[in-house]
Amino acid sequence: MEIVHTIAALRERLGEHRKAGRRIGLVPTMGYLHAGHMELVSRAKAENDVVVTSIFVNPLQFGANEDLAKYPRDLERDSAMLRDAGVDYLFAPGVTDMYPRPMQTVVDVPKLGAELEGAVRPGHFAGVATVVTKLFNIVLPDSAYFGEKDYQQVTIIRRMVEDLAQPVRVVPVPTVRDADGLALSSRNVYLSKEERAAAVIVPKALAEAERLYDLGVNDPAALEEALRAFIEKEPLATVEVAAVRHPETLEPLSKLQGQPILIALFVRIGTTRLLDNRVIGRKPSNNEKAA
Ligand SMILES: Nc1ncnc2c1ncn2[C@@H]1O[C@H](COP(=O)(O)OP(=O)(O)OP(=O)(O)O)[C@@H](O)[C@H]1O
Ligand SMILES: CC(C)(CO)[C@@H](O)C(=O)[O-]
Ligand code: BAL
Repeated sequence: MEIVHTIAALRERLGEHRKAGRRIGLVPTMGYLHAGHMELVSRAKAENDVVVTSIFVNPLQFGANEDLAKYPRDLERDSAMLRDAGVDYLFAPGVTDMYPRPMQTVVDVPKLGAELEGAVRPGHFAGVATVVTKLFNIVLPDSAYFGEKDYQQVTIIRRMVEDLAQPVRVVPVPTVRDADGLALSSRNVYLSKEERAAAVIVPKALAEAERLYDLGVNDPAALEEALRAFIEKEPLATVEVAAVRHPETLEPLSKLQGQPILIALFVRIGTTRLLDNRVIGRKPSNNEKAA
């Protein structure tokens, strides 16, 4: 594996592969890698000839009072993990490599980006869409891999790719979880022992939502209220978002009639924000028909 820090150097390396007709897969990350990231890497390895993982803590997607400065970083450990996994290139630019001058250009998907997490983190998804577009332009990947833990993010990126005809296949990858169900996340490292134990309320709330939907709760406001109350029984938890939405438009729904719905949670445990979601009520596919 080669570690590359500049746009020009990466373009030069990848140009050779492209000329040889090799398929290139991109896994964009902010580093401090865990098994969730490595699942994206292994999908990318399985489907491409050359895999690029980027590690860049993107200032454009952090609000002024967010954790940009203290976001966990460990490039040495990350590069060892990526090397072991057979990644070809680790792209680890500095902020001035990615943004030599203040950016004047913004890619925004304003309607989808204002919903859910976007309402709590204004500007966040414009920062994500801008950096992901720039990474696509640098790497020109055939396919790019994103985790479903960040459901809204992958929804926005898919829409951006469609709207702008970006020549990339976006591949969503299911969420990897700890044994108790908590979604793996770099920010889990912020949790104290007590908070880590409390955090299990988040995946439990997703199971509770499914139980209530199966029982026939059909008023979205009632379902949201029940989820909020369920989560806030945990004294360390504060709900920022507990929402029932359309899984593609992310818009609120007026009535639930057994259709697939997105349950989106954004919950603070102490000062740490955790994100999780589940789509429930999917019609069984041909492969999973009831006996
Ligand atoms: N548990 C997980 N399972 C599958 N994919 C994941 C998981 N956690 C993160 N990813 C995906 O990895 C990519 C990089 O995410 P990122 O580096 O922000 O990690 P993170 O663990 O989500 O960090 P954070 O705590 O900052 O949200 C994203 O596409 C994200 O959805
Ligand atoms: C996609 C991404 C790498 C863009 O900075 C980031 O939002 C993330 O890690 O999910
Ligand atoms: N959604 C992952 C990146 C971030 O929280 O900024």
